[in-house]
Amino acid sequence: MVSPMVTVVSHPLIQHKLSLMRDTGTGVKEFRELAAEISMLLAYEAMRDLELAPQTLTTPLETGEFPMLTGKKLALVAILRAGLIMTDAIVALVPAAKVGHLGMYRDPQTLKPVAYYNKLPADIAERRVFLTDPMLATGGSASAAIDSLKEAGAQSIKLMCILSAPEGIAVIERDHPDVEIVTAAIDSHLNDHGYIVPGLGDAGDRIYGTK
Ligand SMILES: O=P(O)(O)OC[C@H]1O[C@H](OP(=O)(O)OP(=O)(O)O)[C@H](O)[C@@H]1O
Ligand SMILES: O=c1cc[nH]c(=O)[nH]1
Ligand SMILES: [Mg+2]
Repeated sequence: MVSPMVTVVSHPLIQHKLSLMRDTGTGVKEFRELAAEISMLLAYEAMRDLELAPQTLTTPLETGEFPMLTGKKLALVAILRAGLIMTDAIVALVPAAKVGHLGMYRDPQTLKPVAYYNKLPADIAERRVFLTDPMLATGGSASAAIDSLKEAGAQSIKLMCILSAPEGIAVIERDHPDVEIVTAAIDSHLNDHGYIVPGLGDAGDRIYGTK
């Protein structure tokens, strides 16, 4: 059973687009577009609990109270490289959000994350953080990224991934039980090289055409 901290967004539009992303026949341009579209649809679900408050506005017909976003401001944080495609898409929905970057690559031998860059909004402690990475495989990269966010003071963190492995979800639940995960699908398992099966391959390479 999927834990209550994990939301799988099984909307048909997302599932269709994800299947296209998996296909080896999908080229760089379409892969990027699909990743961006799925990211926006995932954000719709991940941001379902944003607070609203009534605000007095005047339409061309009358003055009234209408719901507007309120409460904590937002931060979108990308795990580089691949997470960038997600924050770039989501920021169109929430243009006032600040954007942070955590550079991290997974060592192909050890499968451990190597951090190489950290630039976060100075007021991240006061913001709701949406951390993005298309792939949650062993969970090492996301767990280390959440460590960095917490060290910087972040208190409210949701992890948004396009595709997750059960192994990665278990690591986040163990290391960061307070962090909700929003994902489009949970695949079967990891192979011996730490790749998600059936998966979609190396997300960064497919987004940036580096292989
Ligand atoms: O859950 P994990 O086992 O840590 O693996 C997932 C990580 O691997 C990929 O990044 P990669 O290391 O390929 O870097 P890139 O985005 O620069 O391609 C992916 O975007 C995640 O960050
Ligand atoms: O399947 C995987 C695992 C890690 N990183 C990826 O991009 N894909
Ligand atoms: Mg990669």
